[in-house]
Amino acid sequence: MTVLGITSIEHAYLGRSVLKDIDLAVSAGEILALVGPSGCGKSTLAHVAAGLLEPKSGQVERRYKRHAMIFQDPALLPWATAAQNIGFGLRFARVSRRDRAKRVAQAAQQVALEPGDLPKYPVELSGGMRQRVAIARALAVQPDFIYFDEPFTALDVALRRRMQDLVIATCANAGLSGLFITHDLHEAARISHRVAVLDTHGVGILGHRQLPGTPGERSEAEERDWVAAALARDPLFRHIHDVDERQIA
Ligand SMILES: Nc1ncnc2c1ncn2[C@@H]1O[C@H](COP(=O)(O)OP(=O)(O)OP(=O)(O)O)[C@@H](O)[C@H]1O
Repeated sequence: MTVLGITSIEHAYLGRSVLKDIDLAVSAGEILALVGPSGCGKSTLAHVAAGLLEPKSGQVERRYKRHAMIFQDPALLPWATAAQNIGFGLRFARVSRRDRAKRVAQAAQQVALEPGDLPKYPVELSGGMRQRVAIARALAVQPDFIYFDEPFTALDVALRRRMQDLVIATCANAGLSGLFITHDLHEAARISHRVAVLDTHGVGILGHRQLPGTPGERSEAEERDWVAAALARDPLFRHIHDVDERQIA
């Protein structure tokens, strides 16, 4: 069953075409990674899919109940504590004070934030903790679909892996679906069921490849071999550069 269906999407900024002829579908329980070189329109596509941007033409069909978004920048309210940031969306959803406290505590636990961190303000938290608060804020609304837009790019290697594992486990346990934007094929191979490639100039999805097995159950060697083969032999990934963070570190 398709939970996100994108058909013939076209978008332009100030008359300059950014996306054209985009068709994409995400199935229930599937994490679809969208890769493509910098500036090809990945974020724009995620914004259109999530309804933050109105496309010039085309249709977006959302069959999920509730979505959440996790961006590279945690974008926390500086004047609110970690707990208040996590519960922010719940106030608008008119969740009672008591349920809010329960859901904040539960989401904080899911991302391994200590109870002692919850009264702290963003300025008192490390970069990784801030990103964990942002993930907890997304989980607190109990979404069945999550948009990820390069959420871990700014984190160091070890933390990035922990956050990836957290996302894999959370999505698998709750049967969530998602669209995961990344320019890193290694990250895509780790986190997703299927990888789609956006054209360098945003003109169509060039194709997609199903990954073997399930995220979280592949070994590091399997992921590495899949990426190496894709980059060496699969013309679909011709324009994708090898940005394995382990090589940079
Ligand atoms: N608000 C905006 N106004 C005008 N142009 C924009 C705007 N946002 C993005 N663009 C342009 O649209 C193109 C696609 O940008 P987008 O951020 O979607 O690409 P991306 O693939 O996500 O890039 P990256 O991987 O570097 O984040 C780029 O040329 C960018 O400069």
